[in-house]
Amino acid sequence: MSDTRGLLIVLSGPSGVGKGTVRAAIFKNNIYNYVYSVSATTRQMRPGEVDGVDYYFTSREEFEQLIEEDALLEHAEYVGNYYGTPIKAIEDNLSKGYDVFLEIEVQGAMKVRERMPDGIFIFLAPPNLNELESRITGRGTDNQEIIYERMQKAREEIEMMKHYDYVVVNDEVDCAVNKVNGIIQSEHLKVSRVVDQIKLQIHNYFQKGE
Ligand SMILES: Nc1nc2c(ncn2[C@@H]2O[C@H](COP(=O)(O)OP(=O)(O)O)[C@@H](O)[C@H]2O)c(=O)[nH]1
Ligand SMILES: Nc1ncnc2c1ncn2[C@@H]1O[C@H](COP(=O)(O)OP(=O)(O)O)[C@@H](O)[C@H]1O
Repeated sequence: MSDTRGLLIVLSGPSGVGKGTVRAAIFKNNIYNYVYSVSATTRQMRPGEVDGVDYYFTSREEFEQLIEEDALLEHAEYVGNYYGTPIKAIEDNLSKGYDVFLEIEVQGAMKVRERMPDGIFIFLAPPNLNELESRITGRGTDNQEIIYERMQKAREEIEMMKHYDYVVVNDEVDCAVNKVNGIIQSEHLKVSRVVDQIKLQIHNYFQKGE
């Protein structure tokens, strides 16, 4: 039955647009019980991060082993580190009926789209490029050269928006969260997702009476 399988939701967009912030706000309340897909990465753990919660922190060798074993739905190299989405947890949770939420960058999202075209692809866009630049600068993690590189990359990433199903402008975090939740809940109401279950209910009802 189509509606008992969960939905795969992919949130992506340029660096600094607020993906992590919006995702954290969604998971703070998590009123719809989404399951977060924890990625593997070779980057250094930051203070406050927890292995297995924020990421699975691995060595390059361990990551390459995951690639070899075909354990990743997709992987990408981003600012000198590997990032990848473990496939098993996704399959297990979708088949249990949970909506699985991925927060990944644009290259990875496009690879997921090829392998799982039924997913819902949401592009988080900045209100404008000056605001994107000030968010990257405000984070205080990058020097001028890297900021310039990220802005160049953002230009290419925004070009990729046409391959997504929805665009949400991250002007206010709460507003963006409501829009993302609204998209997911509307997707659940699509006739194509519930039609099989309704047919089965009708079938069972009339069979009882026979
Ligand atoms: N392709 C891909 N990108 C990922 C994955 N996990 C996280 N990312 C993205 O990698 C980028 C860098 O993430 P991170 O190092 O946590 O830094 P920050 O989000 O820029 O603070 C972000 O755009 C994430 O959305 C993954 O499994 N696959
Ligand atoms: N709606 C928003 N309005 C203002 N600042 C925001 C908003 N969303 C995120 N930010 C800020 O922008 C910066 C980048 O956000 P972050 O979530 O790290 O982006 P990403 O995960 O896309 O790289 C952070 O300093 C964050 O606090």
